[in-house]
Amino acid sequence: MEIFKKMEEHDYEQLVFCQDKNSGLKAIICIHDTTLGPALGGTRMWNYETEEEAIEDAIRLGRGMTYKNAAAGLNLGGGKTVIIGDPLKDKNEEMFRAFGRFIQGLNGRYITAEDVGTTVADMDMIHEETDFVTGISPAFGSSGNPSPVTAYGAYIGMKAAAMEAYGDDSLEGKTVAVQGVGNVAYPLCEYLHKEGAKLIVTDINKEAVQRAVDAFGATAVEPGEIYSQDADIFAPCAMGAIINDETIPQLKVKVVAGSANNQLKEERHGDELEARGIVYAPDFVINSGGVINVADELYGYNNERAMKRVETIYDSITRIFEIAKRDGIPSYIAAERMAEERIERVRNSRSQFLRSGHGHDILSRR
Ligand SMILES: NC(=O)C1=CN([C@@H]2O[C@H](COP(=O)(O)OP(=O)(O)OC[C@H]3O[C@@H](n4cnc5c(N)ncnc54)[C@H](O)[C@@H]3O)[C@@H](O)[C@H]2O)C=CC1
Ligand SMILES: CC(C)CC(=O)C(=O)O
Repeated sequence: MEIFKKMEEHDYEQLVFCQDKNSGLKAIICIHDTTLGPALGGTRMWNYETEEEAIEDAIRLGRGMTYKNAAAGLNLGGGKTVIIGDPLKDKNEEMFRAFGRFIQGLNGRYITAEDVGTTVADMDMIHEETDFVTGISPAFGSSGNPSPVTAYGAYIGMKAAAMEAYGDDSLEGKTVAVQGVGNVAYPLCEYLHKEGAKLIVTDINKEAVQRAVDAFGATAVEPGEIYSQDADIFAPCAMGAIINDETIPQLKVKVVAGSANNQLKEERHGDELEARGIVYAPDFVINSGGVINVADELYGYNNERAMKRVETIYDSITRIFEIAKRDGIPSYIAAERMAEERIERVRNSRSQFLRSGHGHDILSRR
């Protein structure tokens, strides 16, 4: 893999490879863009088959965070970490402490949080070594697990997408096919069930499926069957790249709205959804509840303030559909433009000299 060529492609600022033989830590921190502020994004632990796959995931997810944070109006850049390993077998305290020290070494350029495979307890261990971590235990005055808040944002965003598709944002009586019933999707199913939606669920973890069947009367299907269900809405809440050449022709839904990051395998798959008249709620907007919540910790966590901000996801999704219609473009492009324009405006305003007080500028030589 030609790493610098990869980095140039979407102008990534920094890739940091962290290795600690003692604990088995192998982590890749991707800092994509810090125009708006320090890069904030979670740490994913996953059993990647190859190092190339891990690098690809880190950079794709890191860039997604730049867009997510910009679109959410946060003063934060985008980044992400992947740790190579099995989250069920390979975790230990030394690993997260070693990782915390690497984050500390970046001196605030990168701030972490949870993602797939990591928990509040893991963040607490990182916190032993650095303050540049969010989503730590509420006992520290922090916001804790971001997943239920991500779920709430995804629920609100799904309602905005339903409004676009059906002219009514009620989900009562709608059938929602949910892929993956993990930390985000389970509370999402709770909201949907409460509103009277019918649920079809799948997961590679049979216990997770059973929990949803027992709690919400959901219908269980095999993982490969979820795309072709007779449903109104498809909610991808597992891994990325699931909107692709194989799955799109199977979809019977009118709406794709879920929490997974990087849902479109390639951008052209967003065009394909549009061509088929499927309303797509852009992933990095509909799933921004968690990052909005953890980012609030940087101001001294206030749950009420954070939840108010999460509720704006409805308006953001609605605005994206309006821009898409106005400009005749698919919703994923409208969302990207919204984020890129904000980054560009801030970048331009920074062209004016302001002494930072750090480093060696010409005025400190006197
Ligand atoms: N947790 C959060 O606050 C946020 C999560 N996200 C994204 O939402 C998605 C879900 O995140 P979490 O719920 O935290 O993760 P999780 O790991 O708790 O849940 C994911 C679930 O998907 C299942 N799964 C994996 N591959 C599957 C497949 N091929 N078919 C069916 N099920 C499969 C897993 O067994 C697991 O139960 C991820 O893409 C994550 O990056 C995005 C923003 C914030
Ligand atoms: C889990 C969030 C707190 C941050 C993140 O990495 C994301 O939104 O994907």
